[in-house]
Amino acid sequence: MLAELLASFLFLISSMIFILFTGGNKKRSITGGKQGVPAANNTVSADPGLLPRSYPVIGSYFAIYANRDRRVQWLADVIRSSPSATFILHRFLGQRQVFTANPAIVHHILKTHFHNYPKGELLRESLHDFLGDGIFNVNGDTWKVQRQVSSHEFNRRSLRRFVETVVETELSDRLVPILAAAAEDKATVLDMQDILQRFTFDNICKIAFGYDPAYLLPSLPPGEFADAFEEAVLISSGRLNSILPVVWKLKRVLGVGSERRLRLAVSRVRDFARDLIREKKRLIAEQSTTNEEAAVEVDILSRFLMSGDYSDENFVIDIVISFIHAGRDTTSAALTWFFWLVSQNPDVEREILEEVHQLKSSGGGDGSGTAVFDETRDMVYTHAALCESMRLYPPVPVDTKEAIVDDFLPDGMLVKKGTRVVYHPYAMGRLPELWGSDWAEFKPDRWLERPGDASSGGNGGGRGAPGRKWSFVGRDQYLYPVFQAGPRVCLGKEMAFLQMKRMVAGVLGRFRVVPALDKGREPEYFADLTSKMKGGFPVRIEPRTIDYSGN
Ligand code: HEM
Repeated sequence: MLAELLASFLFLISSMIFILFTGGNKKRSITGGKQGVPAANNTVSADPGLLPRSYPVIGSYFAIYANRDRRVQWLADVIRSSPSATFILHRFLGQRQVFTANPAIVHHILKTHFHNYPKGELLRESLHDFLGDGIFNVNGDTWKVQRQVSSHEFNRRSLRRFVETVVETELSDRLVPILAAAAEDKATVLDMQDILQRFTFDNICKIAFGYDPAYLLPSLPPGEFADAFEEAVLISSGRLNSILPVVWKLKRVLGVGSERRLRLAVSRVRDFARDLIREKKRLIAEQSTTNEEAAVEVDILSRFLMSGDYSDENFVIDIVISFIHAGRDTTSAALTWFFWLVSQNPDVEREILEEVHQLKSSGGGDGSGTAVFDETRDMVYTHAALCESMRLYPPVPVDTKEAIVDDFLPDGMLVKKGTRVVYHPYAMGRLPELWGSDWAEFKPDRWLERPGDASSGGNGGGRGAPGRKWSFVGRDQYLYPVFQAGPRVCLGKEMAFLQMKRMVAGVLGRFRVVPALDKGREPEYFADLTSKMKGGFPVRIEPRTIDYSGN
């Protein structure tokens, strides 16, 4: 803490001296886009009112500091004011960082020039103590092999098992009883964000480890593993977003403050994972001698252990931790904002209920048979509503790559080796040029068409069951990179949709989720590595007079 204060103080004094003697540059020029978002020409002047002022040595430190509590929203505002939806943020000591919401540039970095834009050193270093060499934090062959082995966990059979057993059990045995109890007492206020995080944490641990942490229980207990995990994510993301990385590096060397807490949290998470891995190895060995198939459920951990190539226990721990990280806060973030938006849009809620009701009438959605999987996939309207909600509140609001060699972006902007290029799904979902002047409205219809609509041409994002009135129209994934896109597109996308749709049917079919906020107040957005509601999402649960859930 003392070190942090001292460093900040020295830094501030030196900045003032520089500004006094040199003056800030008043206007910044950026390059306009050739395709995609707005501008058609090169080099245009952006709105100087919104572009952060930059000074020698300290760059835009003051603007970054002033907006530190609304970093994501601020960057989105600046991007929106830039003619090519792309601007350069000047950092300390002449470092430049490119921010973009231009689909052509996103396509360039995620697809056509993928090899020049891996995860950069800053990201890797900030997350390495926690994620090690797991899939989320590596490039090249180490990444490719992990992706290949784990992709089997996302085949049709595994997905079916996931929805019909893991999600279904968590829903009916844990979530529904908690909500039902809250619905009986009007005074009960639940933090829906916390509930959803517990729900997805249990789910992802079962998929990754084959282990049930039982984090979603009526008493909402502290979970040793979950809490340590949360602390490690928070402090690691604090590193990543730190204005002066030297501060956390110094604290790490000294082993003080947040860095000390991070070390403790990471060692708790790893010890826990190590015990589970040893237990799993024992089960696999037992299974191979007794030939008992049922002894080991196939989860991601078992796949790696059974492939026989992973003798390094620490590496296996890295792999599993990365998966939990990938699947944990993303789905809960999506659902938290979804329930908020639905509560504000009764027409959308009505359509969802109708869809859930149709499932029930067509014989599915009974929560027990194999129909659940197919019926869940057929929830086209709910699928659209989830896409629309993630357009406005993408669970991963920004994503950073780093150029290996000098490169030109499609709009002609030169990117020097080592420059961080950040694409910004949060800003992209709010660009009128991409979504129209009604971009601020929550309208699932933009993802749908009715059979016979003139502009027919849905690209198969949903299957549109017989008798349903909607079919899904997907968007270009570089215009809507909420799950990233290209070779590193999210592996869990389909799993996430199945989980979310099943949970939406199970919850909204039975209950109304009513925000318990003062009149006129809206939840406050903030982001660590994922989008969150500051202070949680207080709700009251009301029973529905008609049970639409089908159970
Ligand atoms: C709404 C839910 C989800 C969203 C919005 C989402 C989004 C993303 C994004 C943006 C990335 C790229 C991150 C980066 O490289 O910096 C990613 C990667 C990944 N996601 Fe998801 N994700 C979701 C759910 C899941 C789930 C449930 C899993 C299951 C385990 C999962 C597994 C992964 C994995 C393994 C990667 C790394 C892929 C790679 O690097 O090759 N995700 N996801």
